[in-house]
Amino acid sequence: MTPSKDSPPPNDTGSPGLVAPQAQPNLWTVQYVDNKGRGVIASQNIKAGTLLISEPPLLTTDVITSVENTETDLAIHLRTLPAEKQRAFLSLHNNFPGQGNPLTSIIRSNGYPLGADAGCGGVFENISRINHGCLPNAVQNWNGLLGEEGEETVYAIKDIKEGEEITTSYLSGGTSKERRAVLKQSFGFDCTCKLCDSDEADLKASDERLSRIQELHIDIGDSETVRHDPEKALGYCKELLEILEVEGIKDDRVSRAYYDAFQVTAMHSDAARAAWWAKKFCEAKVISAGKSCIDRLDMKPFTKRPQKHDCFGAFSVNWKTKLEELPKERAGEEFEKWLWRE
Ligand SMILES: C[S@@+](CC[C@H](N)C(=O)[O-])C[C@H]1O[C@@H](n2cnc3c(N)ncnc32)[C@H](O)[C@@H]1O
Repeated sequence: MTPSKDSPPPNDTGSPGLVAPQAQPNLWTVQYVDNKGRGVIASQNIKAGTLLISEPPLLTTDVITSVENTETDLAIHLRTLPAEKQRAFLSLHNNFPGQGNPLTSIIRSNGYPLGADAGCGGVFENISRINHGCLPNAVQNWNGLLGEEGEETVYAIKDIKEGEEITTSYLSGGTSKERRAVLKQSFGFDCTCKLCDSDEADLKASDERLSRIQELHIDIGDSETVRHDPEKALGYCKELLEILEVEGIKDDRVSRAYYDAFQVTAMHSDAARAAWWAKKFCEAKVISAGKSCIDRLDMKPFTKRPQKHDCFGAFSVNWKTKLEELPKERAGEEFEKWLWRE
């Protein structure tokens, strides 16, 4: 189940044409994991930003013509696949055994949406073996630009030690109680990840941080605050990034916070800081989704010309700066003060 030894070297250039990137061989294996069935385990130390898997779906829900025909449509399409792909599909985990319609149950147990707003899902030979972690060390993303018809990528977002389980999050966040409820209701399992299994005091502290993260997302999304009190909105972004760091969150909640800071500064015509946040956004996306990630390609021009973004100057020119005002020394307390307009 590891990537083939014959795989060509990594080709994650982000160049147009977008040959699907290839993961290095022997980064991981599929093994049995306590209480979770099979899972994906690192076979060596892995650095954050490493591509772990890029693969097309085995089967997508596009083949389903109606709810009543789901099982039949899946069966018809499955028979068109090469024998080893059929075997791979049929060997995937079924979380609803004995509840009828086995192919549908496999899709329900292993399917991921093909993009954030996609109406269609897919199951994957290897990615569908990755278990959920509430504090994941990897992120998966659908990239419609890769390969023939798009591929799902998985990148390490933290340094991962040999023997450690590779996990992604099946959720967008929330407190332990909220996560437990969604995982049970939508995915049918009780989470046994490290965070959920941590002791009561640690879990309580984590829940407090996660509640605050949710509040901050709402506060930052309030356009009246961004319009009339941008200092406050920028302060929320700073607090959000600090809490994400303390909680050890490295997933797309971080790039989302960078994007928020980009918007707050751009809307008040602060080109120097907006360009900085656009750059941070792109760097975070390279780590979680590679150079050819669509969000990163879309945002890249604004690292040099934030003025071209639709939202630039939408609220005021009160913070007007030029790109050259970005301090030469880009670290330390002085820089932080400049960055947060303190
Ligand atoms: C997409 S599959 C993951 C691979 C699966 N473990 C296997 O054996 O092929 C999802 C299923 O794995 C199990 N699982 C995933 N993450 C888990 C977790 N954090 N705690 C407990 N079970 C988990 C659940 O049974 C879930 O329905």
